[in-house]
Amino acid sequence: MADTTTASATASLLADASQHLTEAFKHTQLSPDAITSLQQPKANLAVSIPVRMDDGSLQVFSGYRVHYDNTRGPYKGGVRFHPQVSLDEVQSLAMWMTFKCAVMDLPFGGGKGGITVDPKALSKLELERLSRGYIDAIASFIGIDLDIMAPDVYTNAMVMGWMMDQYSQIKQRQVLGVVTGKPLSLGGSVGRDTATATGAFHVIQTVLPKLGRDPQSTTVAVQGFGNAGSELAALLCRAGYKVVAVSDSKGGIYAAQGLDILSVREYKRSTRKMQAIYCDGSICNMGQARKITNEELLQLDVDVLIPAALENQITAQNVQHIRAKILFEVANGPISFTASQTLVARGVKIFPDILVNAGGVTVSYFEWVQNRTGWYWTIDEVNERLRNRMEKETEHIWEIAQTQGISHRTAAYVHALRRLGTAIDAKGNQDYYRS
Ligand SMILES: NC(=O)C1=CN([C@@H]2O[C@H](COP(=O)(O)OP(=O)(O)OC[C@H]3O[C@@H](n4cnc5c(N)ncnc54)[C@H](OP(=O)(O)O)[C@@H]3O)[C@@H](O)[C@H]2O)C=CC1
Ligand SMILES: O=C(O)CCC(=O)C(=O)O
Repeated sequence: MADTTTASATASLLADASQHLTEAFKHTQLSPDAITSLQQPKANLAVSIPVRMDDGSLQVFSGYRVHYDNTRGPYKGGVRFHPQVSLDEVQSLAMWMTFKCAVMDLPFGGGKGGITVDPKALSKLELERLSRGYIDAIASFIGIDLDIMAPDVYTNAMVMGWMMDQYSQIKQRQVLGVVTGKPLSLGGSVGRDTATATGAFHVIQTVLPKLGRDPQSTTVAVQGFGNAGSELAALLCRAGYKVVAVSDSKGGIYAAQGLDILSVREYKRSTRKMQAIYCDGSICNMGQARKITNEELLQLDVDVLIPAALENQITAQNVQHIRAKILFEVANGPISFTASQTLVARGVKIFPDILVNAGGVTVSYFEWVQNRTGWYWTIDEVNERLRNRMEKETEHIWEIAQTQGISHRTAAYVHALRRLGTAIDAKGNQDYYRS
């Protein structure tokens, strides 16, 4: 199988991602028509967003919103601000959302959005105008029962608040449930900010004992030190794991005896300038541990490797250098299809994105439910429900992998496809058999 990906290019991400689906399909009873229809999005919206910059000039940004599949409920998925956002990338992310929501048994389909922009180069006011302009452009494509947005890379609760407010202005009424991951003061849910990491932590805590590992004797490297990566590194550190390496976009740090993640987080936070929404500085300048590159981090001889940044970090180009025996995909799509097959053939255990990072969308679902009912939950209620769901679906996937003798990724897709297949059948397959 040709690996069409590289560490930097994402030109054929959807084609690459679809190969996991084709692989899983061999282990299900789903009709070939259903699988064919699940291999591309239902609709793609590409928009131009004109933004008045602080210096008076006009810049036009490209934005996307993809509706992948809504068999099980409204489209659901985050919005990414990044210079490399492309339609292909957003389609892949929307595909993963479809299977992630099915893995977690959430009443949602999959969608995703993005804007091609270097958000760190914009002022806060420019970012607000861009966020509001994006909603103006896609307003007819989203809605509380149609397509619900959330944070992803380089977007956060503040951006979600602007987006919800803009949509509400267009509709001339408060529509809290069109966006999740909002500030608490604007209908956000407690626990959403830490949900992706907390969900991943529950997956890790469920499977590592089955693999004979305990925290104290387990070394971990985490790539990406944002919402997902930094919070997970802190949770792991607190639970007694030895987190020996972490990184951000500019590089990382390594300490064989383990890093004090709370001080790394403090350092990272201290690099946020007044009025800025991003931390400007890199943890690699912290000075208390050996500086390493992102490529070196991926190749460390650790027990557990956690890519928690962007897609296509492990590909045919570097897979032969990967030494970790257990990988948890907190990022979406960090390992290409071929690299994934190579690692599995070598006996490496990979726990896939559509399970591991599903805590975020699970608490987004809780937020949506709270917005719709107007009944807000406590942090204990949110955390307990999140833990129950993460443990339950992890056990299901473990069981499928064991009984069918397939990888955990294929098992996760099989699990999701069974739920999607049941919904497709219940609808009478009209979408899939119409000629
Ligand atoms: N937020 C969420 O709820 C969810 C996120 N995810 C996935 O988790 C991953 C991370 O998202 P999230 O933590 O929210 O994003 P954030 O924007 O909060 O953080 C991104 C982090 O990744 C780092 N980074 C960016 N580019 C690179 C690179 N090339 N190499 C190494 N590190 C890099 C950033 O560095 P710097 O600090 O220098 O900018 C930053 O530390 C993404 O794949 C996302 O889709 C999945 C499910 C839910
Ligand atoms: O919270 C959500 O709705 C989706 C988060 C997201 O974009 C993801 O899980 O990749």
